[in-house]
Amino acid sequence: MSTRSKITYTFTDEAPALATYSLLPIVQAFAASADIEVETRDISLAGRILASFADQLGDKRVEDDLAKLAELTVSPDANIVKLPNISASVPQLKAAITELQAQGYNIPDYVEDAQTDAEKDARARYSKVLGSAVNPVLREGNSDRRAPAAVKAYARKHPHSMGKWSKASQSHADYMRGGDFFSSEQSITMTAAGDVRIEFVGKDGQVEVKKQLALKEGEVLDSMFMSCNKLREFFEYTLQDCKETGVMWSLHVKATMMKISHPIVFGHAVTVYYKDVFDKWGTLFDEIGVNPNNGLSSVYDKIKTLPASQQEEILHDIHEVYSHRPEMAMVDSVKGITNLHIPSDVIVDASMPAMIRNSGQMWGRDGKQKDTKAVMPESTYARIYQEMINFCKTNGAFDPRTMGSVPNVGLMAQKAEEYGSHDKTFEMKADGTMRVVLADGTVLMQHQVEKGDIWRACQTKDAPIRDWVKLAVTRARQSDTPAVFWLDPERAHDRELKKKVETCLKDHDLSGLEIHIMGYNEAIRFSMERMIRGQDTISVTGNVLRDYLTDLFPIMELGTSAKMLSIVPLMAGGGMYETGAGGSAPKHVQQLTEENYLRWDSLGEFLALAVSLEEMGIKSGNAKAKLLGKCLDAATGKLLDNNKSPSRKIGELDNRGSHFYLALYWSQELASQTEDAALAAHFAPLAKRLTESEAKIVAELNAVQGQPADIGGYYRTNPELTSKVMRPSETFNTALAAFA
Ligand SMILES: NC(=O)C1=CN([C@@H]2O[C@H](COP(=O)(O)OP(=O)(O)OC[C@H]3O[C@@H](n4cnc5c(N)ncnc54)[C@H](OP(=O)(O)O)[C@@H]3O)[C@@H](O)[C@H]2O)C=CC1
Ligand SMILES: O=C(O)CCC(=O)C(=O)O
Ligand SMILES: [Mg+2]
Repeated sequence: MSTRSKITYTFTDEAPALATYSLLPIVQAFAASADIEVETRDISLAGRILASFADQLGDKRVEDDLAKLAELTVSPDANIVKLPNISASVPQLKAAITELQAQGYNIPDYVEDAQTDAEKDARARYSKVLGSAVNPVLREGNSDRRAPAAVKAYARKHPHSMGKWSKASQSHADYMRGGDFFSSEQSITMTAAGDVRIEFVGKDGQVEVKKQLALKEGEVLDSMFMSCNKLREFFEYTLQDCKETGVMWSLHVKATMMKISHPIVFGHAVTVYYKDVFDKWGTLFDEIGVNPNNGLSSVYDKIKTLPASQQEEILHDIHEVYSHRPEMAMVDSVKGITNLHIPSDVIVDASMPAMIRNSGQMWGRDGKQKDTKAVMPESTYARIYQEMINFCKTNGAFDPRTMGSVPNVGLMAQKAEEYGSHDKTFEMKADGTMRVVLADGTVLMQHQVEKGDIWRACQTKDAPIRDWVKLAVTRARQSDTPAVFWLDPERAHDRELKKKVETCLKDHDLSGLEIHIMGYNEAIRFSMERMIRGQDTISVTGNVLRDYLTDLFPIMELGTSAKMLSIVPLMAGGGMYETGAGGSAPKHVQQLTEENYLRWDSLGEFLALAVSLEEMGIKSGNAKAKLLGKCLDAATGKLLDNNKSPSRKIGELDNRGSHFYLALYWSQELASQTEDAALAAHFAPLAKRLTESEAKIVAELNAVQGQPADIGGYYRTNPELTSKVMRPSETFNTALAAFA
């Protein structure tokens, strides 16, 4: 056998981290039989915060696991199983800091309005932890996301609920018709490597260099801006329109991933909706440090320092607003949490499909479902949601029993497109010109901007584009499925990409393949027309559409994107296997602590692990690893067939129970296979023991449900307590310990 190989399993946050406490011991025990070590790397929000202050933590210091993982992604040996992690908003960051401080970690506060050098230093370190700080670092490859055949077959046999669509629905997507990033986008392709400067030129002719970039040959560079005035006018128009038509108002942005631009957009929504409050109290709010970009929660938080009577007056004024503004969608109507409370509560990739699946409705203040205007200021991608809404109005809701699939090949490597724009995004402090200038002074692109406008540049490197085209052709060939490049002729960036795609495609054998290039509206209509006829269509898209479509279609097809297989062939030769395409499901944690029930479905982890093992087997010539992967796939199929996934209701099988069944079926598959007799003999006793103890183990697992569970924290739970909660069956634990 080859030398001991390593799978790196990420330790993240919330529900997936809890699930890890139960699943990882099983995986480690099984993998050891193929001489594979499964190591963990902590990329949780808490872990990343602590790593940022390692120099101040003394004996409590932790390693910078994200940095270690980043190094690994550019090594051909990388084999990483990546679970979803928190992309933190400021309120989440602050909550995590408070928790860690209470646990005795000597870390500083996050001071938004940093004054002293120490505060500025802390703020700079925290800014690296904020938002989507993990995925762009690890994604040194493009993505291939799809529903495996067994998962699709399961969804067809056990369809999830789908809300009916009425032709009379008033729900729709609304977006800016001018003044947004889409309408101002400019794009160039570098004909040779070169340095460029991003500059602001003031009305007085003063030039301020904002950023310098060293660009490679063939790199695509875009620039664009959103007008602050037009954005605010747009918000006001949407509110008036809702008021007149009686449709509920909701806002859908991605403040986590677009961590610089979207919180600003969110902040404008807050100050427009609550205009009367901010007009009256704005000066005081500035003094006490209210930041509307952090949502209305910032007002509630900061006014706590004010005298009670003043607090009451402000709260009264907030309530007054509701009497003349349209009804707003609620995140939690019972607790009174609105859509504008916290910028990370409503995240467009998951929130729009959830709304469309739910008859186009969201929940109002009274807890009832209502037709909704989904406000997505940036029109670039918002249009696809309107297309899907139109389609559902015409054809009715999608039918999971018969619908086809839309897998995705996404361009995301090396911080491609908007998702890598954070360090090139600027909120204008004055009127003037933003321009991109070559080292020799040639002006490549420029925009007239006004104070408050949001300007940004995006880079897309040539090598990732070529890799993406190759991945698309490979996927189309392997799945024997038509592939559509979603490139919009109205977008400057997409026109540059189209030229490259057309050239790259010539390098590949396309015989017998159906490959199209279409604008977004045309592409989604084409895919949906095929989908309702049971046909599959691969979407080949840029980074943002990758994110949006891999929630949108899976949520229609499978009920959740957690059931996706999500592979990132790393450009340096390694592999990263992301689990699902969904989030970290905070409400699952709450259910666990309240009633000791975890409904997180680890199917995404099972699928990712199987591919990770298989790839390891192929790359390192480890036949046992390959066999482990094959048997894991078979076990996952059996788990689906026998309906052993977690249910949602207490008293039934939860996440821990589904892990037991995975271990049972996986060991049975390994014991009964005939390719490797030694491996079969190795697993036979475990399979026997688990088979015989099934009823006892399930009873032990289910017996703990119904009581509160103490895991000693939220962002950094206590490992011993969490392990105890997540591994409550003595019989199962003993069987696994005896085997390992
Ligand atoms: N790759 C990554 O690292 C990603 C990280 N995120 C982060 O996750 C957090 C939450 O984001 P968001 O996706 O909007 O919200 P959620 O994580 O809450 O996901 C939305 C809903 O999807 C369902 N769901 C998702 N995964 C599972 C699963 N494995 N098992 C069962 N149900 C599941 C749940 O629905 P129900 O309760 O109705 O069953 C859940 O409430 C944010 O911090 C976000 O930044 C988000 C996307 C990807
Ligand atoms: O990194 C993030 O913030 C979210 C990523 C995401 O939603 C995705 O990859 O689908
Ligand atoms: Mg997503």
